[in-house]
Parts: sequence; C-alpha cells; structure tokens
Amino acid sequence: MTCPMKKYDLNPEVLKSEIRQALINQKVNACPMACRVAWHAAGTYDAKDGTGGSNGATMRFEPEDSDPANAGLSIIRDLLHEVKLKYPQVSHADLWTLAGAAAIEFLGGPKIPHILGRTDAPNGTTCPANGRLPDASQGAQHLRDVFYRMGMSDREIVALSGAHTLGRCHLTRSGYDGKWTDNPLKFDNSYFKNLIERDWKLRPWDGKEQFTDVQTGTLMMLPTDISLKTDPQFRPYVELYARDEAAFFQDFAAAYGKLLGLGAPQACPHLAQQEKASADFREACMHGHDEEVRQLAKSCNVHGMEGHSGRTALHKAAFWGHIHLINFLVKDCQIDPNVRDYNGDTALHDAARFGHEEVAEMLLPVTDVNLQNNLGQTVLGVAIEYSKDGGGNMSAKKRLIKKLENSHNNSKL
Ligand code: HEM
Repeated sequence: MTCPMKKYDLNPEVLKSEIRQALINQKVNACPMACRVAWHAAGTYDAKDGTGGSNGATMRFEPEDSDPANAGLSIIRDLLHEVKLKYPQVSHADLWTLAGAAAIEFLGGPKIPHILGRTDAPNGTTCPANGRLPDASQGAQHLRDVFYRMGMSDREIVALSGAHTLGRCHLTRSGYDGKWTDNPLKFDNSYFKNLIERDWKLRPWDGKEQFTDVQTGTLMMLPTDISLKTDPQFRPYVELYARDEAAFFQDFAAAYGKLLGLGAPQACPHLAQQEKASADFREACMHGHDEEVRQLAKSCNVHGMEGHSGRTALHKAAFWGHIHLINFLVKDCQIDPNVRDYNGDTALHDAARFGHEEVAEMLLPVTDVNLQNNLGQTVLGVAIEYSKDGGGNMSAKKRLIKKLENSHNNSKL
C-alpha cells in the first residue's frame, strides 16, 4: 500500500503545528472540542455493516449536521477552515481526526496513533442515521449497546470516557452544565480520581438530571459517567485508571487511535495490523500453542476482543481447556478474568461448561462467581446445567460443582 503521507507529500509535524495555531491562540483553546468532533465523526460506526465512522466527514451534511448530539461542533469545523484552505489535499475527515488526536497531545496527554488517508464523501447520501451517539441520560447497558456496536470492549469504553477530563458541558449545546475536573485544559486522570474519590449527588435544579460533587459543589458528572462507577464490570477499570495514570494513557491512546480509524481501515494500516496481531494471539490461545502465544504477547494488544463475540484470549484458552496458558494470560498478560463476552460468559463460565476442572480451579480465585451470563446463569448455574444427562466429562463436572458451591458459600460469608 502507498503510504498516505507520501501521496500528500506532507510532513505531519508541520500540519500539526498549523492545527495547533488554529486550536490554541489568543481567542480560544478549542482542544476539548477538537477531541469531541473527532469522536463524534468516528463514533457513528457500525461494525456489522461498516456504515458510519470517520471516513467521509459526513457531519458536513444533513441529517448528521443537525443531529442534536453534534450541537456546537460546527464551531470547531470552522476553526479548522484556514488549515483546510492551506492544505486542500488533506481531507476534512483526516483533518478532524488529526486535530482530535493532536489536541490530546497539546494538552499533555499521550501520543495518539493516527495515519492520514481518509477521503471526503461528496454529499450526504452516506450519512449514518441520527441517534447513533450515546445519550448521556442513560446507563451502563446503553453504553454497551452503543460502543459494542463499534467493536469496543468494556475496558475501551471506560478508557475513552476518560476524555471527559477535558472540557465541559454547555447549557446551550447539550443542556448539561459544568466541568468534570478542576483543570479542563489538562489531559490527566483527574476525571477518574474525581469519580472514585468524591461523592456524587443529584444536582437540585430544573435542568436535565446530572450529578454534583458533595465535597465542593463545583464539578459535575453525567448519568453515563456515574454508571462507570456503579457498574461492577466497568468499576475496576475506573479504579485502575484513578490509581495508575500511565495505564490510563496507554489504554486511552490505543482506544482513541482505534476509534479515529473506525470505518477508515485504509487510513490506519498499523491499526489493522494491530487488530490482526491481536486476532492471531487469540487464535494461538484457542489452539494452545504455548510458544507462539508468548511470542505474540510481546507485541500485540493482549486485551483485544473478537469483534463479533467480545471474547478475549482467556475465553479461548479456557473454552478449550488449555491449562498451561491460564496462568500466563491472567498473571503475565493481566487479562481481566471478569470480562464477559457478548453472551455474558466469563472465561470461567466456559471452563465450567466443558468440565475443564483444572482451568476452572485456576480461574476460580480471580473471578467474581456471582457474575451472570445473558441467560441469568452464574458459573455454578452453567456447571449444573451441563452436568445433566447427555453431557461429557461428568465426574469432573460434579467435583467442580462442589468447589463452586463452596466458593458461593464463602462469597456470602
Ligand atoms: C460514554 C459516552 C459519552 C457521552 C454520553 C458523552 C456526552 C457528552 C456530553 C453531553 C458533553 C457535553 C457537550 C456540550 O454541552 O458541549 C460531552 C462533552 C465532551 N465529550 Fe463526551 N460523551 C461520551 C463519550 C466521550 C468520548 C468517547 C469522548 C472522546 C474520546 C468524549 C469527549 C468529550 C469532550 C472532550 C467533551 C468536552 C467538549 C467541550 O468542552 O466542548 N466524550 N460529552
């Protein structure tokens, strides 16, 4: 593939400095808005049919331009107008996404992977339907519906939400009001610290339902932000990012880079490569290929989930009973055993289903045994269901049921 930079004959650092001028000057610091326009351009993506996404810059057209979720975003598009005039060969789609990526860096955040190569749609015929972006008044299930549609995982949802460390809500745009952090022009992990460390109460006002911090009454959270704290699968990532800013930066850079490339694989060959490496890793785990797994783990995103199933490498190894990989995946790769696939199963659900006793024993101490899959089954429920007549590996399943019953009893103590 020809490198898009070569085609443009352009130094990205020069383009970035022009963008910097447009975003940060005597009149304005528009970096938070730049981050948001890039996210709204890309976040309409639907992984099932490939519609929406950052390619095309379709927000220039109706109906996307007047999607209420995009209220106010024409300002940033206008701010970038001069850069576009100077570099007509750079598409709007590339310019918006590069501005979003660069804005994070300008405000002290990590470098976001970004490659040029998106093209602009000639008209609005490829505009996605309005309503694909998240509705802040809802909760965890809604976030999963929206972000899973894009192919994002729970971990990525939480990492991406950390962008709310920047900027603020405007009454005139979203109807919400206030900022999430004391310094909305600094990219750091304060959003997560505030979410965890402060107490949040409903703001007493006539406006939309939103939360105010009890300690100072000066900061705000949206209902969707609060759901990250209250949802048992999201919360561990909030805690992780609140105590470990480096982990947040690393995960945010990967997730935001992935987001900006949605619907534009030609723009992001390195991201496509990363996805491929992650898929190869999961497949090696499925086949139990020890050496290959360890080799691939050095250079790929080990947390990556399969797009259509939400399954991690740990699910794959546990499903096939590859006992020799479990410790490595949980301890060395730090794959979260509580991640649930799109059926709601944890890796332990899979091990229990097939009576992989030793795998289940390893996963048991690190998995929340109360987690239920989409059928409402805990791991114990699955083990009992699959130990009924006709299933295989009966004696192992029976022993496993005993152990699971004990751990359920212990978890109630
Ligand atoms: C998780 C679901 C999300 C919801 C429900 C949500 C909702 C909102 C709302 C209501 C605003 C206020 C807009 C205004 O009044 O100007 C806002 C602002 C913002 N959002 Fe989100 N957002 C979400 C995710 C994201 C993501 C994934 C990013 C980027 C990675 C992001 C970046 C921002 C930024 C930077 C602002 C501040 C904009 C400014 O200061 O002008 N948000 N968001």
